[in-house]
Amino acid sequence: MTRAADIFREGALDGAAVFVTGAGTGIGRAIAERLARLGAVVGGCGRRAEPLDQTASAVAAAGGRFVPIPCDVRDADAARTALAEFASRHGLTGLVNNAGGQFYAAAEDIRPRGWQAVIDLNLTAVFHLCQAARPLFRGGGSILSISLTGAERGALGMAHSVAARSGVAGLTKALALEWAADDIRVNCIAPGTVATPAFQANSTPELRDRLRRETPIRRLVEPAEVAEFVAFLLSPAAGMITGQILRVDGGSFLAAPVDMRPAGLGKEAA
Ligand SMILES: CCCCCCCCCCC/C=C/C(=O)SCCNC(=O)CCNC(=O)[C@H](O)C(C)(C)COP(=O)(O)OP(=O)(O)OC[C@H]1O[C@@H](n2cnc3c(N)ncnc32)[C@H](O)[C@@H]1OP(=O)(O)O
Ligand SMILES: NC(=O)C1=CN([C@@H]2O[C@H](COP(=O)(O)OP(=O)(O)OC[C@H]3O[C@@H](n4cnc5c(N)ncnc54)[C@H](OP(=O)(O)O)[C@@H]3O)[C@@H](O)[C@H]2O)C=CC1
Repeated sequence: MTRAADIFREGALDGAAVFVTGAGTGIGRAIAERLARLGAVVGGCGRRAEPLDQTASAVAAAGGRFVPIPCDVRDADAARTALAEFASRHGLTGLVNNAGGQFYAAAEDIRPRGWQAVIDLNLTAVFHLCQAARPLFRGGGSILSISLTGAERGALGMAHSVAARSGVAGLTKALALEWAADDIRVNCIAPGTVATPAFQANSTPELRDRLRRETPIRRLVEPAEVAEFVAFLLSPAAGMITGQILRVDGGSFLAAPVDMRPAGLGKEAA
């Protein structure tokens, strides 16, 4: 059978210039590497320079182009400047809002600064970057925001993140409508559990086992599977897809949520 990584022909994204947030690790890194391999020039940000440099080395070793631009996406001015700097040199055809995350807590235990930190990272920063990207797209563009499966259904232990991701879902639809006439497509990808180093560091083997068992396709999502879908949605093949929340979750959305609150981590939801 054809391998997933062989579906796109080499050079499928020649001429594309894509900015990826959180490109130094996990899903963002897989996205950056895949897009560069398909011919795109990729700009990537993150707060730490070192992981971005590692992505740059991996991309360069495969013959691709990756421009590391460290910045904190919660600093709206810094994020706008980073994006504009990349676009001024390479143009801009795509933006992937991947930087994100949360901690697990019962809603009653989320303090104001914790709430704010998660909303700032997962929602407000996404809005600022989409807004900054709009005038930089010439002749159309594609925006993708990485969300979380089940946000629209609710989840236990992630009230702040669910609220932020639901905001991103609404933002995706609003921007898709406002910007469609300029051929700017706006979509959201909602992965299930992806066994990235960051997720491994914040979960136990037992929890991962349980998440695997509860996923109708009985395995976790590979970062490369998210990256492959990103490549498709950035390509002209997806030219009529906009305003959508698209799940890459092996059917997790159809199963019962797993309790991510620290007191009941991994238990059946009551
Ligand atoms: C059938 C199966 C269905 C399955 C369905 C899918 C289920 C999927 C489950 C998992 C999905 C998601 C996985 C991931 O996203 S993993 C990858 C992302 N990585 C992370 O999320 C880890 C990184 N997290 C963070 O960096 C932080 O949590 C944060 C996003 C908040 C970053 O904040 P910041 O850098 O600003 O951090 P500070 O240390 O300054 O903290 C600011 C305030 O935040 C509060 N806080 C932070 N951490 C915690 C904590 N662990 N517990 C409680 N509160 C926390 C804290 O209040 C800080 O304010 P204070 O000054 O008042 O302390
Ligand atoms: N792993 C999973 O199971 C799932 C993950 N997701 C989502 O996918 C995305 C990627 O997750 P994953 O790869 O697992 O996690 P990582 O923690 O590896 O990726 C997050 C990336 O974002 C960067 N980042 C975090 N905060 C900021 C900031 N303020 N400014 C700029 N960059 C920042 C981090 O780099 P640095 O620390 O250097 O800033 C890091 O490279 C996240 O939005 C996550 O919530 C969704 C569903 C499931």
